[in-house]
Amino acid sequence: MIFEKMEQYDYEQLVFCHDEASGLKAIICIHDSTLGPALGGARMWNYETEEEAITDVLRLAKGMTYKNAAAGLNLGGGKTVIMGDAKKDKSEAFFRALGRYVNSLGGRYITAEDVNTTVQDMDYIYQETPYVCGISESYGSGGDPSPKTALGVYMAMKRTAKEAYGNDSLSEKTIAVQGVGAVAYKMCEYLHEEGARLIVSDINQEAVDRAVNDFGATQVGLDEIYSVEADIFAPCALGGIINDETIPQFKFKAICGSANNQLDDAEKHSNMLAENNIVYAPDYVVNSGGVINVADELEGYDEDRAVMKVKGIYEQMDKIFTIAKEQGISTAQAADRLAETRIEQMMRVKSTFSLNEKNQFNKGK
Ligand SMILES: NC(=O)c1ccc[n+]([C@@H]2O[C@H](COP(=O)([O-])OP(=O)(O)OC[C@H]3O[C@@H](n4cnc5c(N)ncnc54)[C@H](O)[C@@H]3O)[C@@H](O)[C@H]2O)c1
Repeated sequence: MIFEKMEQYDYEQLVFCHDEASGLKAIICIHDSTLGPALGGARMWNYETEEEAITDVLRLAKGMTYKNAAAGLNLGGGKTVIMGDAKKDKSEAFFRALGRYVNSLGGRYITAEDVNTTVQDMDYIYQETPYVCGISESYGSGGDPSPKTALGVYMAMKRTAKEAYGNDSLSEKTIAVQGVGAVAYKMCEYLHEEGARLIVSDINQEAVDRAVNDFGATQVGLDEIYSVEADIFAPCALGGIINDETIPQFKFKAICGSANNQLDDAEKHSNMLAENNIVYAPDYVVNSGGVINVADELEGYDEDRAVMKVKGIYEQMDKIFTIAKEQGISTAQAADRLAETRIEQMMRVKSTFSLNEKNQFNKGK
């Protein structure tokens, strides 16, 4: 049954990691390493069954292949899921055991923080392997990726505005922001500086108050955010919020936000948005600033270079809108097409023999 699942989307490798002493049970998945070592975070979750964990790691690793490829990174897609309770089961030994398994893959897979794992956990992994990002700044990392994710969302939003409104100025535009957490607060700062008006909703009143005080944002109720009069909707909290119920309420002409998996049903709802003339900026490209920033650590982190690459999201969006128009497909499909085409092209490039095979750990050899 596992090979059947792997055949479905041409997965390369699934590694089961077990360490009796520390209680580690983890699964590492490498989906595709055509572009380079597979990069993707380690997520800790109390999975009810092994099957659930396998399904999740396969899905997430494939998602990273597309995200890394569309972001223009020389990285493949992979992921780790750790089965357990993040509040009870973590220890130094637990993550060092995982680090040894990551190391055993010889650089084919690079891990990082994800849901329920922390910088401290990555530092433990770093004691056992160089193939980890998101470690402490004192070890040379770029620190919290949220501000760079926010910069990427802002750049993507400017290009999205150009698509929907003819120019990329966000001055005088009204942006409806769902969730003003780490990413969206910083995004709102950029928007406020440019002279945009902000409407915000959040389940956390403190987060709302901060946006109201700092940026003069207007607060609306949790369900009201879908139907406010605004130019652009920025979902920055939850997945699945673009669905059969919400789309008919939308008055915006564009959507661009940081949340993962915004479309409840990717194909159906991206087509519905296109039919309603709502420009949709594909989430995994919009929010790729974080992974771009983290990946820069592999070259020896340089903030200026990381910022320059994150700003490149504007050009990636440009390509996506062009593909969508040329091929008559939704922007969500166009993002997938961009990623797939890049992987296919690089596969062909790499079919030519070269003694100077480059990768992040073997430059110039
Ligand atoms: N942090 C990053 O670098 C990064 C990178 C890629 C993607 N993302 C995605 O972007 C989104 C935001 O990430 P973050 O790091 O800012 O997280 P965060 O937890 O700091 O912020 C999320 C905010 O959404 C609010 N929220 C939760 N449920 C809500 C609801 N029903 N309605 C309105 N608000 C609600 C929370 O109270 C919180 O303030 C997430 O979906 C995350 O997966 C983040």
